Amino acid sequence: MLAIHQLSKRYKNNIWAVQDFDLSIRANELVAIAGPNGSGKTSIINCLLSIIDPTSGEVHLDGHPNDSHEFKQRIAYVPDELILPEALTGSEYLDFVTSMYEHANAEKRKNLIELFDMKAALNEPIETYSHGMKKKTQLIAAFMLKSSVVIMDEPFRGLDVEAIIMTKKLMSKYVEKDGSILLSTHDLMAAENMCDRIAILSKGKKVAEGTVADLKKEHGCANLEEVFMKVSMLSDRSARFEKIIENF
Ligand SMILES: Nc1ncnc2c1ncn2[C@@H]1O[C@H](COP(=O)(O)OP(=O)(O)OP(=O)(O)O)[C@@H](O)[C@H]1O
Repeated sequence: MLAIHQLSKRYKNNIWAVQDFDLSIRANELVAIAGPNGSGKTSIINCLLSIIDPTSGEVHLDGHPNDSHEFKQRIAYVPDELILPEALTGSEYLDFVTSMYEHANAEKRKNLIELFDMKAALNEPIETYSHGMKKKTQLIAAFMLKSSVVIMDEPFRGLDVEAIIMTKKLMSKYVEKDGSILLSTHDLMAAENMCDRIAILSKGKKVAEGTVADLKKEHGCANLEEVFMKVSMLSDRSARFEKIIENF
């Protein structure tokens, strides 16, 4: 189980990006975090992966703290940003990722390359790739590992329709086979269709958590978008915007 306990992050400019954030994700669960721009999603992921230090709080995976070798070997990450070594070919990059992990799976790598139709492209330098091809390379790199958890930050951004469908199926299969996925996304329709639970953030604080069905019931909303607008306190702004658009 991935357990985030009382995580807080204050940056040097005194902004509290995250405050007292708790979340647990068990095996066979896909949990989404959603929130408006600047609500703290990336800060949570960066603390979780030890990319930045939290101000307080702890993250464990099956009891292993997030700065431990065991944690790092069992967690895979699909970042939103397409930061890749541009001079390497896709194949060389996958070799590099393989060399960093004890449990990369050659058979999975081969199948993922076929799934994302990247066989020919992988021989070319990454600098020649389109946005979607870079994203596919990141997805292959993450899912070829024998991990327990995959952290996915806006995984569908820039992918074509076929690749989105494949990625969603891949995610469902990974979770079915005892994996856990933490998905950060603005795509509430995908979150509503895919996730077992969702945590909604507003200004660094968790303002709602539950299954989509429970949240809709609790807040008297027809869909997740309505719940999101309500609990992230965007409803007032939304009413004002309706007026502006009406008079446009
Ligand atoms: N390096 C930094 N230094 C200072 N403040 C930061 C830094 N990074 C983020 N912040 C602030 O922390 C808050 C949370 O930002 P964060 O990037 O975690 O939000 P987010 O939910 O991922 O946003 P988005 O949906 O726009 O990607 C914001 O107020 C942001 O301005």
